[in-house]
Amino acid sequence: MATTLHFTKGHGTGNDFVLYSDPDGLVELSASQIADICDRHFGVGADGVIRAVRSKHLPEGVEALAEDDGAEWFMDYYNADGSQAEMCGNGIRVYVRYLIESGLVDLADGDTLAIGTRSGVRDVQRNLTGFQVDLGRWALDGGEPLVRAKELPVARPGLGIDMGNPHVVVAVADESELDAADLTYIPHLEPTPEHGANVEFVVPHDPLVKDGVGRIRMRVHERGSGETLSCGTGAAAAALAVRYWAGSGAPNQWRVDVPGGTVGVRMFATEDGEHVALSGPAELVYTGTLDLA
Ligand SMILES: N[C@@H](CCC[C@H](N)C(=O)O)C(=O)O
Repeated sequence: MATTLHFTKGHGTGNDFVLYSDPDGLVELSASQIADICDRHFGVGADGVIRAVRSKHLPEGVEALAEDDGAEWFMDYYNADGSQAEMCGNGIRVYVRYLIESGLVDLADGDTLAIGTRSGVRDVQRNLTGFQVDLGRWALDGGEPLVRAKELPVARPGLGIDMGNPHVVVAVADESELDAADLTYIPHLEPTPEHGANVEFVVPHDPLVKDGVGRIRMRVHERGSGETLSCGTGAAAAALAVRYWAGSGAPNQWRVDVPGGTVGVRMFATEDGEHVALSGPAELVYTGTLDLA
């Protein structure tokens, strides 16, 4: 195995990633190497690591998640603690930007690229301001755990939403409560979801809907990474939860403000049920070389 690793640092609304290219599937990092790379004091610092690997070089089973829909490239995603995650809404936009800038794919404005992920194939479309990803079908996961977070006065009921990866969305009383939550600590969920969850704390803007667009503010504690400046699948889950709580007449177009910027969420009908799309920027900020030894 190579002892040096060329990497690119990128982010989507401040949710940041170390990306590296491994087209033939030869350079798998261990969980502890990933945790070291993501360490913000002793490593590069990131919320996650993304390996760019051709789907045909994945192990059997994982390969099946990409092959059916002909996704040449697979987003092999790891959280900052080295754990695997099924999907990353900000990461997949940054990943496509990386594939383009590295000359691995050619994608014109308006064109769509299929990307394999552990939760199946996702279509990413390039547009003038960034990328839009069809996150596919979503589902209420049936859970409504009580959520406690440090510095929040009371436990509040959350809403479990499956975006391919697990989320629990909780509405807090107001902006000051949202600001007060100490998300350096893992929120306590009761009952505890079997595979953990990303937890989104939301408040509506006033008014909630302006010019037909729903508007919310969100902070997130990500499973395996801690508090991040943004979470794409989390923003989609938050918009879905607030639309659910708002009842009939709530819009299908949402603006979600996160500490690192703003992303857009849109729900739309398809033949196989309702899908949710996420749009936002994707930036590459620097490249470097790591000594793995
Ligand atoms: N930041 C991501 C989600 C990354 C994975 C998540 N921490 C998990 O474990 O499910 C996003 O933008 O969606």
